[in-house]
Amino acid sequence: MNQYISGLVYGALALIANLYFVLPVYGNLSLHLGEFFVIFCLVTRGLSPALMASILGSLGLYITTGNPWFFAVSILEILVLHYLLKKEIVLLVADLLFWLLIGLPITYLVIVFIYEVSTQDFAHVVLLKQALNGILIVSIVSLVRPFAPASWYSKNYTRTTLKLSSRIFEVSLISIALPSLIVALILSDSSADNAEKQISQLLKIKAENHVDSIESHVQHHRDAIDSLALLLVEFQLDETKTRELLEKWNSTYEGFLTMLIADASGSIIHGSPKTAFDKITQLPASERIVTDRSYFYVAKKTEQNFISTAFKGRGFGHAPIVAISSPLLRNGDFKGIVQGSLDLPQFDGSDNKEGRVSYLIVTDSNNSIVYASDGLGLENLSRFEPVDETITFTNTLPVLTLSTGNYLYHFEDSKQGWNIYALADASQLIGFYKQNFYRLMVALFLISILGLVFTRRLSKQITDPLVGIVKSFAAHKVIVQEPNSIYTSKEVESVRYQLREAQQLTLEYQENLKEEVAAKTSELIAMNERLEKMSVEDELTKIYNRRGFEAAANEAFKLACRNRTALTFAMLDIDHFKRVNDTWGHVVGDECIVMVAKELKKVFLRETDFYARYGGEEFVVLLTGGNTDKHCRMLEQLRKDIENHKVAVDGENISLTVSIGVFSLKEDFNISYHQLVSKADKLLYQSKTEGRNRISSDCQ
Ligand SMILES: Nc1nc2c(ncn2[C@@H]2O[C@H](COP(=O)(O)OP(=O)(O)OP(=O)(O)O)[C@@H](O)[C@H]2O)c(=O)[nH]1
Repeated sequence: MNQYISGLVYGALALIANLYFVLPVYGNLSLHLGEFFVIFCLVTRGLSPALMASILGSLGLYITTGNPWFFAVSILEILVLHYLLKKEIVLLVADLLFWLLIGLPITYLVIVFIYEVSTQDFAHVVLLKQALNGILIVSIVSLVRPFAPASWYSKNYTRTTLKLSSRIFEVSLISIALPSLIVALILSDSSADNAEKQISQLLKIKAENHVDSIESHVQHHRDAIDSLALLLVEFQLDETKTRELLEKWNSTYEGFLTMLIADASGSIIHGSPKTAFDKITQLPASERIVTDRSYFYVAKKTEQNFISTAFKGRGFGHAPIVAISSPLLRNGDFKGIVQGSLDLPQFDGSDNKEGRVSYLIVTDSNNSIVYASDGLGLENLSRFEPVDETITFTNTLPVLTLSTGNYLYHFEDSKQGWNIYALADASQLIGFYKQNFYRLMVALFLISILGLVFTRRLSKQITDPLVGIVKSFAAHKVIVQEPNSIYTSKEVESVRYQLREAQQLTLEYQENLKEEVAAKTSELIAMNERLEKMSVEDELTKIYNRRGFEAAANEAFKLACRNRTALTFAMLDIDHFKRVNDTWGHVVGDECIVMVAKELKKVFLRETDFYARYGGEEFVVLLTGGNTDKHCRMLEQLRKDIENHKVAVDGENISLTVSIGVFSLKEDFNISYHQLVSKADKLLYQSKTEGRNRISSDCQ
C-alpha cells in the first residue's frame, strides 16, 4: 500500500475511534483509543504515514475535547518513539520514557497555565490519566503487533532487529502491564464509585442531621416566642414585670441576640438586652416603628408565629439575623407582637464538629446565606449561586465550585423553607483517585524493573546453552551429549540433539571425503608421473622419445663442449623399413623397431650414454667421455648386433640392417646442437646412398 494512502487510512481510523470510541474513566476524564492506530501505523508503516495519522487522530481529539495541544503532544510522541525504536529500545519502554521526560512535563504546563485547572490534585489526576492512556495504547499495540501479517508492514520501513532479551522483556512486560492496567482502571473506577456512594451517604446523613438540629433549634426558639406571647397576653404584667420577663427569656434562650415587644401600632415598647433597648429609647419615636418589618406585619396579618428570611438588624444592632415573632392576641384583638432575633452565627452550634472535613451552608427561601461554615469564603446574607461541576470531577456525585475550591455536597430543605447543604472537600475523592493512579504508576515502574532483571536473566539462560552448542559446532569440537546448563529447555536440547547428529554426519562425511581425496590424489600423482614419463618416453620402445632425448642430451652436450670432452652424435635409420611394413605388416614393423631399441639398450650401458627413438624408424645416440674411436666401435658393434639379430615371424626370420651417420667432436667444439644433428643427418644420408648397412663418420 502506498505510504500516503496507509497514513490516510490509519489516520481516518484514529479519527473515528477518537470521535466515537471513548472510554469514560472518571468525571469528565476518558480514554481515547484512536492513538492506537497512529502508533500501529508507526511500527508497521514508518514515520511519514504515522505523522499523517497523528494529525488526523489529534483532529478527532480536538473535536471531542476542544484541546489543540493534542496535536503537539501526539506528533512529539511519534517523533520520540521513532527515534528510540531506531535505538533498539522496546516500544513500551520507549513510551514510558517519552511520558516521563517529555509528555508529562508538557501536559502539566498545558493543564496549569493554559487550562488553569483549579486544584493541584485534579491536575495530577489529569496528568497521570494522560500517561496511562499513552501506556495503555502502546501496550495494546505491542500485543497486537506480533499478529499482524507481514503484508501490513511497509517494504520501505526497515525494522530494527531486537535482542532476544528485549523481545522477552517486551512480551513479559506487556503480559503483566496490560492486564494490570486494565484491572487497575476498572478497580479504580468501581472503588471511586463506592467512595462516591459512601461520601454521598455520609453527606446525606449530615445534611439530615443539620436539618433536624436547625429545625429543632428554630422550633425551640419559635416555641419560646409563642410561650412568651401567651404569658404576656395571659398575665397582663406591668411594665417592669414585662421587661423582667423579656430579659429572662432573652438570657434563657441563648440563640436570641435581642428581643422586643411592639404594640399594636408597631412601636417598640420593650427590648432586651437593656443596653440595646436604652439605645432605642434615645431614637425619635418614628424610628422605633417596626410596621415595615415582615415579622410585624406578617404576624399581625396571619395572627400566627412567623419566621423571617435573613436580614440585617436595625436599631438593636446591625448583625445579620432571622426574626421570629408571635402576635399578642387578647380576645381576638391584636395588641402587638413579641419578637426574637436569632443570631445567625449561633447556627455554628449545629454544625458538624468532626475535624472540619465537612462544611455547612444554610440559605433561606430567598437563597440568602443564613449560615456558612468558616473556610468557605461566603458572607452571611449574600446570595448563594453555586456552579455545578459534577461532570468534571466525579462520576455521579454532585460537585459545587466556590471561590475556595470544589466541594461534594448533599442538599436538603427544612420545614422553614431553608436549604441545607452538607459539603465535603472534593479533593478527598480526587486525592483518592490520584493515590490510585500514583500507585498504579509506581507498580508499573517496579514491574518494569523487575521484568527487566528477570527477562535478561531468562534470555541469558535460553541463549547461553545455544551459544555453547554453536561454539562447539563451529570449533569442530564434539557437542557433548549431556546439557551443561540446568536452565536448558526441551527445544534447546532438541537443537543440541539435531546438531550433534548433523555434526556426526558431517564428521563421517569429512572422513570419507578425506579418504576419497587421498586416493584421488595418489591416483593423480601416478597419472602425472605417467604423463610426465609419456611426454619424454617413446610408448612403443620405452626409451627416450625425441623430446625426452633433447631435454636430457642437451645438458650433456653443453657440458661436454664446456669441458671439451670427446663427443659423438649418431643418427640411425632402419634400412628399407617400408618394405618390412609392406611385407609383414605394421605389427611386425613395430616389433622390429622394438628390437632395435633393445639392441641400443644392450650396447649403451653408461649413464652418460643417451639414445632415443627420434621418430618413425629413426634413432639417435649421444655419447660423451672416453674417445671418439671407441664411440665408433660401439656404434659399429650396434650395427652388427642388429644385422645379426633375426626377428622371427610366422616361422621365418627377418633380418634388419641399419645405416648410421656419425659425427664426433674432439678438438673443435664450436658447434651448435642443431648443427651437430644436421651433420649426423647428412652422414646418415651418405650411408644410405652408399649402399646402406654401414656407418659414415666424420670428426671436427
Ligand atoms: N611399423 C611401423 N612402421 C613405421 C613406423 N614409423 C614409420 N614407419 C614406416 O617406416 C617406413 C619408412 O620408409 P621410408 O622413409 O620410405 O624408408 P625405407 O623404406 O626405410 O627406406 P630407406 O630408409 O631409404 O632405407 C614407412 O613405410 C613408414 O610407414 C612405426 O612406428 N611402425
